[in-house]
Amino acid sequence: MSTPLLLTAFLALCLFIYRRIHYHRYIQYSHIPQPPTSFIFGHMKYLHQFMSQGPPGQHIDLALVSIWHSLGRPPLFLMDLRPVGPCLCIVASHHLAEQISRSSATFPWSVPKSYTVGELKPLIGHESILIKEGQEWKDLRKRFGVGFATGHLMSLLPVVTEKAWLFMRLLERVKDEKKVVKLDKLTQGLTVDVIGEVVMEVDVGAQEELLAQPDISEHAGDYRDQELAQLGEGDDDEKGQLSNFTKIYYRLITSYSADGKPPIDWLSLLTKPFSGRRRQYLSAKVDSFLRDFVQRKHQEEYHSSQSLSSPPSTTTTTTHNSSTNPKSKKSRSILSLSLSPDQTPMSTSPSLPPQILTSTTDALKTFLFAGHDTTAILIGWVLYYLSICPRAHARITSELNTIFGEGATPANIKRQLVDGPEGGAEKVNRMVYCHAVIKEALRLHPPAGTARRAEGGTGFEVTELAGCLEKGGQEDRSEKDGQWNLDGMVLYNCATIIHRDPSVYGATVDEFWPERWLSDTTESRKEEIPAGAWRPFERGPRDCIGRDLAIIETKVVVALVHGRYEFVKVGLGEKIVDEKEGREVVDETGCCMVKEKLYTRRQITARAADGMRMKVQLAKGVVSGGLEG
Ligand code: HEM
Repeated sequence: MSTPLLLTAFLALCLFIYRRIHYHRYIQYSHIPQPPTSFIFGHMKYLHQFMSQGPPGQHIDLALVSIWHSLGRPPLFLMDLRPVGPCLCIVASHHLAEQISRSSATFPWSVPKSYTVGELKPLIGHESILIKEGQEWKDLRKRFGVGFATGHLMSLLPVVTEKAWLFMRLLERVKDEKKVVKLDKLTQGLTVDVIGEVVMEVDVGAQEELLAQPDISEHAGDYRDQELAQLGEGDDDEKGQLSNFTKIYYRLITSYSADGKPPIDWLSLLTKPFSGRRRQYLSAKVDSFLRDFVQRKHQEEYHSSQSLSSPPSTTTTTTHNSSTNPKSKKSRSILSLSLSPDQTPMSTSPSLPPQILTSTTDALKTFLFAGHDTTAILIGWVLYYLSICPRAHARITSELNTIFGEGATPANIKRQLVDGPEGGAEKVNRMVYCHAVIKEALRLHPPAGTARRAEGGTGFEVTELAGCLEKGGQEDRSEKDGQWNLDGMVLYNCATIIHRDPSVYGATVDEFWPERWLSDTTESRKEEIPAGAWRPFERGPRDCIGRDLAIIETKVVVALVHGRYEFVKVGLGEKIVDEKEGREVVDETGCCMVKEKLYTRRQITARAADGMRMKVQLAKGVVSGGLEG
């Protein structure tokens, strides 16, 4: 071919590529509000600029909040991260978020999950309820829903309380050692233990593991520091296997932020799939342990249901009931309920069909993952806010005194919580102010979110309702109202932005103000808050199945620890103390002023940047003495 011809072909190719890029960058989504677009970098440079303006390693949501403000708070905006990441539509209006998460004629179970959630497959499996769609998802939700019903969870209060008591023992030790700990590590131990009991009825022993460590302070090494070869070897008994399982599971989770690589979040934003051998290895180990467990559990249930006269089960599984005759007490774990013939008719055969075995194993992985980290983060924030907000602290104290009795010791409160499901449940339900604190902590720091995607060509459209007014009716936002076709894009319902919308939350949007959630209308700052503007558990058919468990668990922890300990934040979020007065400085909102704001980072979920570094000491007025007193 001659040179001019080659040159012409080359120029034609360049023109073609230029026009393609030009179309994708400037035309394809030009109907969506967006920041200035770079021909080469899309919005990556813009995002980077906002990321680097914030504190080191801040969660991307915090940068998105700033970008949203810089754009004049549109109901949605575009973040074109191609070719490194997806073309993201950030949904900032609760009206629009609702249209994505609710049932519609096109999507009866809401807009499908985005492909980006696929990054979590090593953790949650391919058949996970979190990623399945259509009838397959619906069947899974029905099978497991019964175990997550509030009534059933309340009946498990004694189990949750026992695990929270171990958490108290950990706090007791931290208090005695007077060292700084990363509270997240302890709360994670607690939540893993609770999930183990509630879902599988096994003692995973995560907190016992921590108690057995010579050092649990912030400087202690974690499971990441141990060699892989040390794990999973030489432990033939159940306890050893469970302990190894916990370690391996932690390593799998932390592999998402290991080696200085950028961590991912639920959105899996900028990270390319990381299919390292190490993660595959850990994932396979977790899978094999749980698969084996489900099979044994099924066998155990099958044999006990088959014949009353058959000898007691000889399996090695250490469950609540295996120490006693399995026939004498029916297992109430979420796993057992899901395997009952009512929920899974195929489970009446001696061995589980492969499909049920896989979906059940993946469900366990999902519950472990989705249930422990988020709840651990929530407990950390609740304890933190109570420690820096004397106003909220005083109200909780008064609420607990009313419910459990003035001056009730932790041991006494524990007895009241486990004293029959009705008694405990009634008390937990009365923790109304605590509920408001939980809601407010989740409003300010939602640990997780949802990413959805309607296939291109489905014509999926959202409409911003007309007449959205700023609080007090001062700013008419109607010029921003409109209709947008969003198919083909990754849709991110950004709870962090939605929860910080001044047009919903008014002047107190950035304040910790639990009173806004009380139905008591005498509260001066109470706002009219639409249900869709609070969505830490997301909403619609695909909302969080474990919401009640997380709330019950957090309430039990608050009831037990509040009166006995004082949590003292160290470093980020530490209180300013007036040297002359020797007192903390309280601002007009009734909360203490802090030296440097505590913020979130990404590690799959959004967690406190420093792991919630705290010191724990006895609360003022508590006389030292053992827990059992
Ligand atoms: C504070 C605690 C929690 C928060 C903030 C939270 C948040 C969320 C969010 C935002 C979703 C939607 C995810 C998506 O659309 O991709 C979700 C779904 C889910 N969560 Fe939670 N969660 C919490 C606790 C739990 C617990 C304790 C469990 C179980 C033990 C759990 C199990 C699940 C499952 C299975 C789903 C998928 C539901 C479905 O698709 O049908 N979560 N959660």
